[in-house]
Amino acid sequence: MAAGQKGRRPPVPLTVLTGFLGAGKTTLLNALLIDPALAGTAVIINEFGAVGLDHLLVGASEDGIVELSSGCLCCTIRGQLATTLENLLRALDNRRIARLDRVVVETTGLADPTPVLQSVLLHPYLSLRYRLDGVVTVVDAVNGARTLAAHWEAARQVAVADRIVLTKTDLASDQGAAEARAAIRALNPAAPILDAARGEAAAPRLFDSQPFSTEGKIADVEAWLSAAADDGHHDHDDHDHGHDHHGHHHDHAHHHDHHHHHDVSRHDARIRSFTAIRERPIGRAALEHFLDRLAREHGPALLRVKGLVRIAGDEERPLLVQAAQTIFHPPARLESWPSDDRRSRLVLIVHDMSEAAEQAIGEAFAGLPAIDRADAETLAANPLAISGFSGRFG
Ligand SMILES: Nc1nc2c(ncn2[C@@H]2O[C@H](COP(=O)(O)OP(=O)(O)OP(=O)(O)O)[C@@H](O)[C@H]2O)c(=O)[nH]1
Repeated sequence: MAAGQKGRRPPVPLTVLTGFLGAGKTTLLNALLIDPALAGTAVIINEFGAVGLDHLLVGASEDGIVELSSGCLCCTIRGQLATTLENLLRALDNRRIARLDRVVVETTGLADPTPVLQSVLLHPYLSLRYRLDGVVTVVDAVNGARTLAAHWEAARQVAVADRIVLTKTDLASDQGAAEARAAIRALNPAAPILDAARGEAAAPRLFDSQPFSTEGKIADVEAWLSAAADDGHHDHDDHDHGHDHHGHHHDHAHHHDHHHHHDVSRHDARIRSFTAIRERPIGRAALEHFLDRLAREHGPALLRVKGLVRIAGDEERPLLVQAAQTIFHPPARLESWPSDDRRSRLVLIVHDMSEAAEQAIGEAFAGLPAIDRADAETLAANPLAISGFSGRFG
């Protein structure tokens, strides 16, 4: 490529898509990517959790999607984000990809968005070739008010937003939705709030906003960005931050006791992720019982449950199980397995759950009866099995 040609390319708009666990980021992204106006969009996904599922579930063509899965975007893999963004530019400049009209970076639900923004804004090269188009933050109308009060990451995501997408208004009470809006407004006085269920969150209203700035945002945003900038300067060793970036110290909570536990980086050590895996298929009613019991016994501790389950009698079409805090969404049947791995697996992100409880959940899931019948003995032997049927799948 001729010298100077790179410089003539206009900067690529980059949007950061954030929002707390289970708020509806992937759902929104899937809906947006159908829009032909977004052809030429590259999506970078960062996933938190033991088994990567998100990249399997985003419906776009595979080569447009880059997954960063080895840690949280806001801490341990900041460098990876910069490298990925550089690689995309290189691919464009070398014509390995025909176009790069836009980049969307989807953060994990637990990401502090400020370091992500700074890794682009302060980068000498990336800041020239990308234009930070804005932050789109998804807030779930059912859990929103409580989430924003309880989780500082969620509050920051809203405070820095240029656009806010309110999801699940179809499930929320009027009061719940009003409380979510009030909680959003307290953190972000100006960003438009778009109601996804009413079709307001379409591409033209989300993208090509004014370039990202702190104008009109609460004063804290500026302070967080400068703190994130300072962090960036000594961010070479991913596992040695040791700094305090939001008021209390987070050490890197490594859990060596269970191999399936995952480091949640510098986030609240009370938040942990683990995966329950099962080799054999599961009876649908047994799964039903399991989820019922899970919701009833551990409801408040479950920040996020996501999984693919192989159902006895219909093993080619996995069931996608989803829960976000208090909401257990109706499971969706996928037409085929998204990868060769056909084991049932549930990723759980939990808050303040004892290890004994985590263990019991994992064992119960692994041991659920494979055949759908009233097998009293198996159910009795299963610590999480219950009688009664909720009709959730109805
Ligand atoms: N009823 C309803 N369900 C929704 C809406 N938006 C998302 N959901 C459901 O909420 C669940 C979680 O949505 P996702 O899009 O996976 O959420 P996410 O923010 O990407 O979740 P993370 O895995 O934590 O990143 C899914 O079962 C969606 O179908 C909505 O507006 N209404």
